[in-house]
Amino acid sequence: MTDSILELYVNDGLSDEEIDQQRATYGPLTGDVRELIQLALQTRVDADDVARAREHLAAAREILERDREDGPYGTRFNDSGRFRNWGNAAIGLRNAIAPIGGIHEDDDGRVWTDIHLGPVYEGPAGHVHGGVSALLLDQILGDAARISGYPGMTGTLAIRYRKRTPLGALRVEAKLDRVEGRKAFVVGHIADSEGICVEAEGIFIAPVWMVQQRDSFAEIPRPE
Ligand SMILES: CCCCCCCC(=O)SCCNC(=O)CCNC(=O)[C@H](O)C(C)(C)COP(=O)(O)OP(=O)(O)OC[C@H]1O[C@@H](n2cnc3c(N)ncnc32)[C@H](O)[C@@H]1OP(=O)(O)O
Repeated sequence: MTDSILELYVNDGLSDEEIDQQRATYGPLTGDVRELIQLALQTRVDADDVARAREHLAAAREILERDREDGPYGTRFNDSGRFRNWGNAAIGLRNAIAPIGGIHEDDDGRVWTDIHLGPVYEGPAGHVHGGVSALLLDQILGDAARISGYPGMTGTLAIRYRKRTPLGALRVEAKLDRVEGRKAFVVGHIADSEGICVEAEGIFIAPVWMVQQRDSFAEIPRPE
């Protein structure tokens, strides 16, 4: 198990320029697919137009499949220490279902993101799916642990849904509360314009292999 996850941490030897080039090439593709996901839900065009659109999509798929990888993206890095987890389900640059565009960190260790959740994240009518809230909190609480110097895997994520979370503009934020051995305790929440909708406490545990990896870096790597 330990070995299998480490196999997905790969130095792919790309230069910084090549990484920037990939970002410029594939980032907009992800944006297009994200819009398509929403359009698939919202379009009202008739069956003929849907059939025509699907022909175009089939043509696009045929081009994109000419050269593709198998399996997960994993975590890739290069010699200058740039880390990419572009497949990450919450924040990955190349993942069209990832709702988070980027995170901010304050000097006091608070981590936050402002996001806009569209209708594809719906659970209860007009409101955010509870599992999507958990996805957001897992990511932002985990980032708060990492940015504070204690990266770890989620051991426990306790969530309290205080009130329904509307689709639309939301802020997700988190902060390290305390550390006990390999365990980092992090608290956070999701808020709409009227206040907190969801609260969470997470325990992020650094497995032994991660502590050993961490010791080989001057600072905690920041994925991009
Ligand atoms: C940097 C890349 C990470 C990105 C993460 C992004 C966020 C994620 O989605 S992670 C995915 C979801 N999480 C997982 O898949 C984790 C799966 N679980 C595991 O890998 C392991 O069980 C793991 C790492 C959590 C703990 O394993 P291990 O290091 O062997 O723990 P172990 O030695 O038994 O216990 C260490 C301490 O943690 C406590 N502990 C163990 N498991 C848990 C848990 N699930 N919850 C709370 N505490 C726990 C133990 O009681 C012990 O406490 P103490 O030191 O006080 O006695």
